[in-house]
Amino acid sequence: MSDALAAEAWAVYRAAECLYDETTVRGAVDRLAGEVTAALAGHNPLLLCPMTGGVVLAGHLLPQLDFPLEFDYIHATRYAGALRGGELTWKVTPTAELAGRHVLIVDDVLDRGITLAALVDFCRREGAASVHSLVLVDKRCRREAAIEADFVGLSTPDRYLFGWGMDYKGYLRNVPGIYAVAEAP
Ligand SMILES: O=P(O)(O)OC[C@H]1O[C@H](OP(=O)(O)OP(=O)(O)O)[C@H](O)[C@@H]1O
Ligand code: HPA
Repeated sequence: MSDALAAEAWAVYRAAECLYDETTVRGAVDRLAGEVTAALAGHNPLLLCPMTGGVVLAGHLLPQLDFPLEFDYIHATRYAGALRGGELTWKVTPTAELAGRHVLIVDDVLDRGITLAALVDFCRREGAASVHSLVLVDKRCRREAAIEADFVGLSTPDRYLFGWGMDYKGYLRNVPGIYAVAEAP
């Protein structure tokens, strides 16, 4: 990516509104870990991380799940560096066998719902015994697919977000809080 885009992203970061600071996000992840443990410990679940946004959350959640589980990834994307979603493009399907497994999808954000609905559908078609979903952020917005997550970390207004895995044009996934891009004056 260009230096100009990196500079744009950093300017967006400086002007953005912090919705949740790092301590608050980590607290939400701790709570989610407890909820997942209560629900899925003993079920030998398969955690499925949609790339790329889910990677930061998955990396923080996994070491807090102190029971047998497997981890794999899936790659389906529909924003592709833009601030509005389009068609869902499938890039990678999991290598793990899903049939008969208790699957937990771990993603950064539930927005219009199209991605999560397609992922849940995919897991069911592959024969998963159960499919649960966990998102760090549930955006309060008009869903375009009828879906809600089973485990939710934090809720936000319908603003474009970045940080904790969520990107602004491919940047800012590494920001350690959850931010909303400033609205035009
Ligand atoms: O609810 P939706 O409106 O469908 O949006 C949610 C999805 O959008 C993001 O993925 P994106 O396509 O941006 O790819 P990324 O994970 O590489 O950022 C995010 O990680 C979710 O998977
Ligand atoms: N930010 C980053 N990625 C996203 C968002 C968002 O608000 N919504 C869906 N994917």
